[in-house]
Amino acid sequence: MVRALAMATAASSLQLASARHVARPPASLRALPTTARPGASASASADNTTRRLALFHIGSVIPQAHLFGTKFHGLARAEGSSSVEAGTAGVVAQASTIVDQDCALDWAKKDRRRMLHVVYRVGDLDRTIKFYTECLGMKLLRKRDIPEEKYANAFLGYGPEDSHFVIELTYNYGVNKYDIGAGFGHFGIAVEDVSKAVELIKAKGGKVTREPGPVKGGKTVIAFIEDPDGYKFELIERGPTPEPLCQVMLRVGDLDRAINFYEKAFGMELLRKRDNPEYKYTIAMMGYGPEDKSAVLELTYNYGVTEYDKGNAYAQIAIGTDDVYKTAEAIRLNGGKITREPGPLPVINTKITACLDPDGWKSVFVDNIDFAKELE
Ligand SMILES: C[C@@H](O)C(=O)SC[C@H](NC(=O)CC[C@H](N)C(=O)O)C(=O)NCC(=O)O
Ligand SMILES: [Zn+2]
Repeated sequence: MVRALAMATAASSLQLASARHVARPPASLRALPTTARPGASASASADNTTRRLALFHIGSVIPQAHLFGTKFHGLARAEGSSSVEAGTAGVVAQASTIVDQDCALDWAKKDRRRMLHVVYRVGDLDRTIKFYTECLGMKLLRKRDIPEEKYANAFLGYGPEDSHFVIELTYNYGVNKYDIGAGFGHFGIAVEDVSKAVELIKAKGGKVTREPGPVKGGKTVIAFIEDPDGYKFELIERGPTPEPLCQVMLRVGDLDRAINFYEKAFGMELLRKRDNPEYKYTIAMMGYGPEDKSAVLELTYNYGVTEYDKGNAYAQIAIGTDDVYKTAEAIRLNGGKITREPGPLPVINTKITACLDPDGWKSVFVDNIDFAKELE
């Protein structure tokens, strides 16, 4: 059944699953209590043995302190709007310090997380936009140019960013070619009829690298195509889904290590694990929602392969969070390497933090409220 997406012209749209009605960001996201930032100034009445705590919103300081195992003695007095001074006898830890992994997992599970977009570099924005809109049925959602930083972005997908996982293309001024490397696998797009989708792509001059048919060792009908920069897209035959852009596949050198990291440091769920001994690989689907309704991170382990060249083309997945500071602490506590301390981006001012997983794959966590403001 063909459902032309409202945002794509009927002639060019793939037979994608129907897009759901898109809800606006939950109002609660806009009303979230803000948290003080570590080092936030508080009234200076404490003696030098007392360290001020930049704590959570006063309304929840004790539960939050408990949540993060912040240990302090003596009476904590509320001062100002969002910082608290411990009593002079107080021996306090930085409020943002999560003392143990259970607390970190609590936070990762409690946080409002969603896979927002996947970011990668292309040599020609307009060339890629043309291919994604005409051959893959995506809609151009927004563009932005950041001349101060000499880069431009284009966001494309199958629905608005406040409810869909989308693609963020990055064009760095003057750079028209990148090395995709061997570690990046593919993006997955769910379509209702893979053969018809492939016919459309071929008619538009797209490159098909694997004809439609059941996946080796399985039943799901797939095909592979390549975009103008050489990024692989797996077309996956699936019934109607609210999330046609459904996978980012990355290869890892130790699957259990990767699963453990994404569960503990990211709060993701292991949705499915499948070993394929005939073809000597194992895959694990990780995510924040069911595989047929939300975007997933597909981790692939090829027997005996422990390292991959990552090239310089693929950048990262971006995930929403209610607090980049607490998220960074939780990641650090679970063995992630923070490569960008939490804080606002230049010019855009959206608060982010960035990290590497055990294989060196980068992820960025984006403040939910700042992200919603970007979309206004
Ligand atoms: C579950 C679905 O989304 C897949 O991506 S499985 C597709 C399958 N994957 C692999 O073979 C992974 C191992 C491979 N050596 C690699 O590193 O990519 C696949 O690509 N099958 C090819 C086919 O023709 O069926
Ligand atoms: Zn896949």
